[in-house]
Formats: sequence, structure tokens, C-alpha cells
Amino acid sequence: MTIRYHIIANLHSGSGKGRKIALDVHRILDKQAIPFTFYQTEYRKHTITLIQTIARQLKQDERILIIGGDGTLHEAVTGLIQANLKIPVAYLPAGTGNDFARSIGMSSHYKTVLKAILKADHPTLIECFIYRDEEKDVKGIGLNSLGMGFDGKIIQILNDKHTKKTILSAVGLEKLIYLKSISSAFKDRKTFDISVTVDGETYTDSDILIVGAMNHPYFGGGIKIDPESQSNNHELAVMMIKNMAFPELVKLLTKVLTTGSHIHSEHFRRISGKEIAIQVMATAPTQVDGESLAEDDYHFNFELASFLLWQ
Ligand SMILES: Nc1ncnc2c1ncn2[C@@H]1O[C@H](COP(=O)(O)OP(=O)(O)OP(=O)(O)O)[C@@H](O)[C@H]1O
Repeated sequence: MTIRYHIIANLHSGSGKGRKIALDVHRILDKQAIPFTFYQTEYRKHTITLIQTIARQLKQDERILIIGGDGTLHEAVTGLIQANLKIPVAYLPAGTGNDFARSIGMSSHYKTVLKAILKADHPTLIECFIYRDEEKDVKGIGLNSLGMGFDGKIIQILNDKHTKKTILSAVGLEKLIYLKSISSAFKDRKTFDISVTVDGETYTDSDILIVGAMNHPYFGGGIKIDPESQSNNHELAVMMIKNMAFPELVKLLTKVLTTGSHIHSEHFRRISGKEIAIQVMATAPTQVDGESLAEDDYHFNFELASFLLWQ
């Protein structure tokens, strides 16, 4: 059976990587006489409505392929879960960070990934999470992580400095993009008290720099911030990092980037489980999958969810 592909591509992802990959996919499919329809995302969140429209009309011999970064895949999965559409998607990573693709061991060569997609005969179940603050009426999905505090601040700074991100990404220094923002985020840091509940047990702490729910180890384009997390292991982890002086932060970051021994630091704490709630007692910059949420004093409940991936 010949399959027709509905390709949703964010041509701006990965500072032009999305455009290059999309053009090449176009060429490869043409060459193999594989039919496809091409849709280009035109604004933020466009992928959510696009995928819902396509998925609702999808025929038996048709599949959806997403080309973009973590943000684009995040929107695609949001669209499907929001509309309760249990339709598998294929995904070609073309972003700056590509932490989701890294977490599930996808090849970094898009031609290899495309080959596997074209041969795939059954989809794989991939775990993600749903976060919800009932009182503030805020709800969404996460593929990688949701973090409040310092990491939320880093993402805010990066989104304000889009040009820098573009330049560093173009020369392949994705990790540096995040690391360069750390000192400015640190200067403006705010710390807060937290209450965390994991599988019925509550922990409180104060002077917290970062608290977040992790679905796998990576943040910021391959920074292995929570090496003990694993994708698809039927649980999430809460990661907490306490406030510290700048020299200690540098030491901790060196460990993050080298041995991973930061997990033994007195500043680092991790608790894993299935049912998680995180409450921050002051407003904090917040990020989900590398995109900012409005700064607020959230009380989030997390639950595991899943989607289907052709790979
Ligand atoms: N035409 C567009 N103009 C502006 N923004 C867009 C457009 N299409 C998509 N977007 C937005 O771009 C954001 C970033 O895209 P994406 O995450 O795919 O790329 P990236 O940031 O380069 O990759 P990564 O998240 O892996 O680092 C998404 O949140 C999406 O809403």
C-alpha cells in the first residue's frame, strides 16, 4: 500500500535547519514517487490547529509527518491529546535543542530517521505528561520537562535574544546558547519555597533555585541535567536545586557537563514517582519543553500520558 504523507513543517526551526530538511524530504519523496501534501506553520501554535484538521480527515492510507524542533512536536502532541485523537505521528527533528529526539535515541541524521519512518509498520507508544493547575485554569502537555525558577529564566532570556540563539546554533554550539544565558539568569535569580508531593508523600523546602518535573535526562540541547531519568519508564522525576553562590554553581555545572556527579551534591535532590504535585510559593519564571509559560505561583499536578510515534 502506498502511503500519502501530510507533512507539517516549521521552516524556522533550528535556525533554518527545518527549511533545509523539509526541502530535502520533498526531493527524496518525489524521487521515490511517495505522495505527500505539504503544510508550512505560519505562526506560534499553528501546528495545534493544523494537526487537528488533518487528523480528523485522515484516511487509512495516510500518515502525518512533523518536521521541526521540540516546540513543534510539543504543539503537534498537544493538538492530538487536546482533541482526544489517538493518531500516530512521524517526527523528523530539525530544531536547535532536539532534546526529545535525543531522549528516545533517535539518530541525529535525518535521512536515517526518514528511512525508518518510511519502513515503519507499527507505531511505538511514547510517554509524555499532562500538567494542570486547576485554580489558574492552566493545562498542557510536556515531552521533556516543566521547570520553574532558574531554568524558566534561562528560557525567557533566550527567547528575548533570538538572534544570538540563531548565530550560535548556526555554528553548532547549541549547548553554549544555554550556558551563555546562565550568568545573566543567575544575576536576576529569585528563590522560593516549595511543596512537592510524590506518590502521596509530601516534602517541603525553601530557598529553591529550580524545581521541575523531568520525563528524561535532557535540558537545553543535550545538557544531561537529570541523568537518572529515563524516557518511557512509567514515571516522572521531580528535580530540585537549592540556591548557591556563583562559584558553587560553576562547580555544579562542570559536574553536569562532565561526570554527572552533581547528583551527589547537597544542592541537588531528586524524587521519582507516578503521581506528582509541585507547588511554588512565589511567582517563578516557568518553561515547558523550552517554551515560556506566564510567570506565576503555580500549583501543578502531573500525570503520565502517551502518544503514538512512527519510527
Ligand atoms: N512561522 C512561524 N513563525 C514564528 N514562529 C513559529 C512559526 N512556526 C512555528 N513557530 C513557533 O516556533 C517555536 C519554536 O519552534 P521549534 O521548537 O520547532 O524550533 P527550535 O526552537 O529551533 O527547536 P528546539 O525547541 O528543539 O530547540 C514553536 O513554539 C512554534 O510555535
